Amino acid sequence: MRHSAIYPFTAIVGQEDMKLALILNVINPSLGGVLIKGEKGTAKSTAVRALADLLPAMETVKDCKFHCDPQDNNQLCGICQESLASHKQLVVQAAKMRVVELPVSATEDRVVGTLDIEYAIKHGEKKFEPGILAQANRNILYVDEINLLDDHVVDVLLDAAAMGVNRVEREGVSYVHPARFVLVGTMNPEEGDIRPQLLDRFGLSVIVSGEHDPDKRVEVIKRRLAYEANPDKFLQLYQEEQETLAQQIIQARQLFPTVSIEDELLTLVAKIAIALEVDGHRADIAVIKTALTLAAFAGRITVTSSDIQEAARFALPHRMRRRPFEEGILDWKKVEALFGDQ
Ligand SMILES: Nc1ncnc2c1ncn2[C@@H]1O[C@H](COP(=O)(O)OP(=O)(O)OP(=O)(O)O)[C@@H](O)[C@H]1O
Repeated sequence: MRHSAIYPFTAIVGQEDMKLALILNVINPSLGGVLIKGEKGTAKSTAVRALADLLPAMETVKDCKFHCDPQDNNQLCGICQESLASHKQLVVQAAKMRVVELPVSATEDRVVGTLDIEYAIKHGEKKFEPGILAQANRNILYVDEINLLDDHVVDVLLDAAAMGVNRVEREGVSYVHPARFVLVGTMNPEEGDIRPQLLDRFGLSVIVSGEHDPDKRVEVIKRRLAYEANPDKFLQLYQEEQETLAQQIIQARQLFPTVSIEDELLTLVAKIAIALEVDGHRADIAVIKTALTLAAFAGRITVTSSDIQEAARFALPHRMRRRPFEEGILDWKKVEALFGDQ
């Protein structure tokens, strides 16, 4: 495993929900990402950046700007489609899934990329300069302070997240490329709210807060000081734990397609969604997908009712029907009563 000077994921003290939500999205990138909300200085950005070291290897089409998946002909960019049509096969290279950062100050052009209209008129062919969404395809797209993102950029993200493609249109010329990514957002709610449409796109949400246990706070200080004093030595201390977790993630990814769930548990999820008055059906689906992923991470091929309970904590709170400007509050008593009926 290659190490860069990034604080190791496994050295983060506590914050188990945040760590688990991130891991689940690596195991199953179709979960819909995670929104991490919490006060300043609670290891939110440290955890997301640290995820990079745990990300699995993948195959991409060689030299493709969008790292197209050679095994998925339906998701190829235009260039890879042409190349496949003329050569009958694509040249493959090994790559690693990455964390791509979208700075909150990024312009719309920087995010979607730019189309050179003059070039297109002069030469009759499109010239596209890829943006952040191109880098993000098949990777993790991380937006720190996502609640402060410009409205135009939010619109672009919503479109890409819904369609799985980035479409750039300038003066009648258009360019489309695949843009499927795991969206990870962090925010401090004290600095403003997030748009409801964007909130709804997140598969999972977690709330983090600072440690209240003095011993754990001391451990946070000690680890940070040790890391800053000698990053290489610190990384070495955690290397084995990092490798074990990375391996566990790979195994869970392999196991995931074989995990099944009984109809009884589907009914339980439907009842929870009705009892909690969630909006629409996205919530039910998100709970089930999360429960399937939790089972895979635990090395099981069947979902249990405790997977459902744990999944509900991640997938429901941000989907509760609420009045404008009101936080969704999950009424656990209603959920527990339904588990009691099981
Ligand atoms: N639970 C923790 N374990 C290890 N280090 C921690 C923990 N919580 C905070 N830290 C340390 O505190 C510092 C602040 O963390 P970080 O920058 O990730 O905060 P944040 O939640 O992203 O907040 P902000 O939005 O202010 O950046 C970092 O040096 C980080 O290593």
